[in-house]
Amino acid sequence: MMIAASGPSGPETVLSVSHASKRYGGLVAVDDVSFNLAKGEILGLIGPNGAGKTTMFDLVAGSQKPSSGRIAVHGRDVSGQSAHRRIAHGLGRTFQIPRPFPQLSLIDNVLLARQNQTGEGVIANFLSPRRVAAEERAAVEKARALLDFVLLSRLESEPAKVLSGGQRKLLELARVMMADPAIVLLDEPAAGVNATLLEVIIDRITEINRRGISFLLIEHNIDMVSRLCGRVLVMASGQLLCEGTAQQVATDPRVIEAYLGGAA
Ligand SMILES: Nc1ncnc2c1ncn2[C@@H]1O[C@H](COP(=O)(O)OP(=O)(O)OP(=O)(O)O)[C@@H](O)[C@H]1O
Repeated sequence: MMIAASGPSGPETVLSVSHASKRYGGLVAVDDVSFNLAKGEILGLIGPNGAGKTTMFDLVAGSQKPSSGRIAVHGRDVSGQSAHRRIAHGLGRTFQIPRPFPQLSLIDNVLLARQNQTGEGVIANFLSPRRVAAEERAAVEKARALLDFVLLSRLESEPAKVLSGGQRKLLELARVMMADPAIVLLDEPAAGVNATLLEVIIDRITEINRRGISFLLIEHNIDMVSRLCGRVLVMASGQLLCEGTAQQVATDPRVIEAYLGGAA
């Protein structure tokens, strides 16, 4: 079922959030938020600390259930689905603080992020070992290509614990791409990243987006937001305060007031 919400709508809408709210006891972390994400768009989500951005991600990804409201992916209501099922429907997510398996190699970390491999089931393994072996080879090849894409291939066999903060963000990007998402939720990809790796991350996101993948981007680095996002949503105190280009919202008095503590 298609759900009406603000922002661009129609057949090109890949994600639709409609009147989503999340209450924790007396606190309303997300308060009646509606927006659409269009195919191929990189939509920014900014706001002061505690505005409700990460909670909004939790509702979209399915790691938290909304108190009310609906989330639709490609027009299909996914509100009742688990986070795992939403990944299978093309919804990927990265975290503010990536937590790769520290002892596992980079390639194994990426391989663990794949979806629906036949070899998961013992019976499938018994029935078609050749198919499982071929899938395994294809998965390793794909994981290698993704590590190459994020410029980490020379560290393929190293344990993830050797990576810097910025490299962990790049590994996280490779991991999320392993599941072939149509939509990626990026939670502060610039946080704790040095200037050089930040350029790499911006470039890689741009390249993935060029392939038609849509992004919802939480980021405090306004320079990154203005370079990547055509449209930016601003949240404050759980509500959607306004939307516009990065430049429009950065100079909006309501946004300035929210960041100064007036509305937050
Ligand atoms: N599990 C929870 N239980 C209770 N309160 C929560 C929970 N998760 C978030 N909150 C509260 O909800 C509000 C919104 O938090 P949230 O982390 O979504 O904000 P944010 O905009 O992502 O902030 P930041 O930019 O600092 O990451 C805050 O007041 C936070 O303390």
